Amino acid sequence: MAVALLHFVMPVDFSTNICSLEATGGRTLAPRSDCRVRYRNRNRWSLYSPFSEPEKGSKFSIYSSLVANPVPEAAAISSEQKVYDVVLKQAALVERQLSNKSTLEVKPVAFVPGANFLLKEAYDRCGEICAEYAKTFYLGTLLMTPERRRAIWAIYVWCRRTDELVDGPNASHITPSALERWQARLEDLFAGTPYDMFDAALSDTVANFPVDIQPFKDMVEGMRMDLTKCRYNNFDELYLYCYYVAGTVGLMSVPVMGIAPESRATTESVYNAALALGIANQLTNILRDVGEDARRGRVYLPQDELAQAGLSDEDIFSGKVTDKWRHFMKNQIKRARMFFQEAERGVDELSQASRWPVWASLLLYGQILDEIEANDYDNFTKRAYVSKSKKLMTLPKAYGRSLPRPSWKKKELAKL
Ligand SMILES: CC(C)=CCC/C(C)=C/CC/C(C)=C/CC/C(C)=C/[C@@H]1[C@@H](COP(=O)(O)OP(=O)(O)O)[C@]1(C)CC/C=C(\C)CC/C=C(\C)CCC=C(C)C
Ligand SMILES: [Mn+2]
Repeated sequence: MAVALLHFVMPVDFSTNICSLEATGGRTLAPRSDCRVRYRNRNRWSLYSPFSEPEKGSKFSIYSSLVANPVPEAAAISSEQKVYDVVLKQAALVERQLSNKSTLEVKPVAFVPGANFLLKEAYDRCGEICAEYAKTFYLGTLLMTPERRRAIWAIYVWCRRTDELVDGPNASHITPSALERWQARLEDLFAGTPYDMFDAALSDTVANFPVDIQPFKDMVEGMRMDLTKCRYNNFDELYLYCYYVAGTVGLMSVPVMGIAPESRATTESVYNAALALGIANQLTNILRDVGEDARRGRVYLPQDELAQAGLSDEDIFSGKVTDKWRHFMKNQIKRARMFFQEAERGVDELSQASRWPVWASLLLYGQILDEIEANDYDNFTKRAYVSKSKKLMTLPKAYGRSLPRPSWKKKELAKL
């Protein structure tokens, strides 16, 4: 996606709504909220948000994807901007907790006889489920500190259960009111009153790490979307869906995985990378499962891009690999890879012990795209997968990438 970047220095009145700013230099920003203002102070770029006020004398720049890619008038706020607001909120929460170090310490659990034992049982069970569904990832978590590892397992289990509601064996019985109940349970566990042992593990996790409820609610929203929507008019709509079901996972995980103390990257940039990894994974998942989804009457591909390529739903249902399809797929793969690249920039900023599972997940999921190419873009009848031997070869590579980088690389990143 092209992004227009406009630099300028200005006296900013922070009571002004940033959405209504107009840039100098003959170019006018759309007076909508899809513009980001970033400021440079003491050689660090930060994104302006209502949660982070810049010091006087900072230099500003505005950039907006809208200038280059206007979204239809009716959609006043692009999906990217909506999601970005969640990123800012989560990043601000983490920064607030970091500046008030004591709140990051594990809170003492009120003394209830046997409670600690039950909690340990709950976390252990989460670990078993994680090992059963996502073996490679589970192995990676074993490198983390025990507190982080079990917290990630608890998040994993909640995500897996949420996904199972609409993708699992009981999916046909799931109604919007069932999702309402699931969300009410989520709110209860965040308030410290969990319903079952898995909720109790997550309840403990969110009490001990700076995790915001919004990405969790948004994942439930993604499941709601899956109940009612089976076509996506354009990439903006698809982006929002990908955020709901997968980008959210990145935002939930980083507060637990932690940012390296030596990292000079901004908190927002790390959260953006995490979001990008979720989006990349979900786009890849969609491209892998085109045939499978079509058999369920679903097309998770932008309708306008299909039409531009001279394709329609009928071509997908008939499942023939034509040159038009190959050309279309090449572009879709290219976009998914752009999100992977964006994600890569953030992995090294995570705490050392969290990098390996993330690199492993990134490299393994990225290879699914290579396999789609190797199948000559036949994702109608073939399911692209990474063989065991390739997986095994990837793990040491991921480990190598997770080792500390020379300091010059860090300096380059700090400039971003
Ligand atoms: C290290 C790591 C991968 C941590 C994530 C742990 C975690 C909490 C995972 C939950 C995953 C989950 C069960 C999500 C529910 C929705 C869902 C199924 C999404 C799809 C995952 C792939 O699953 P699968 O191949 O099994 O698909 P099917 O169900 O078979 O269709 C998704 C495609 C998305 C998952 C998204 C991620 C793993 C995003 C991970 C991002 C981070 C951990 C942030 C990393 C940080 C930086 C700075 C890059
Ligand atoms: Mn799926």
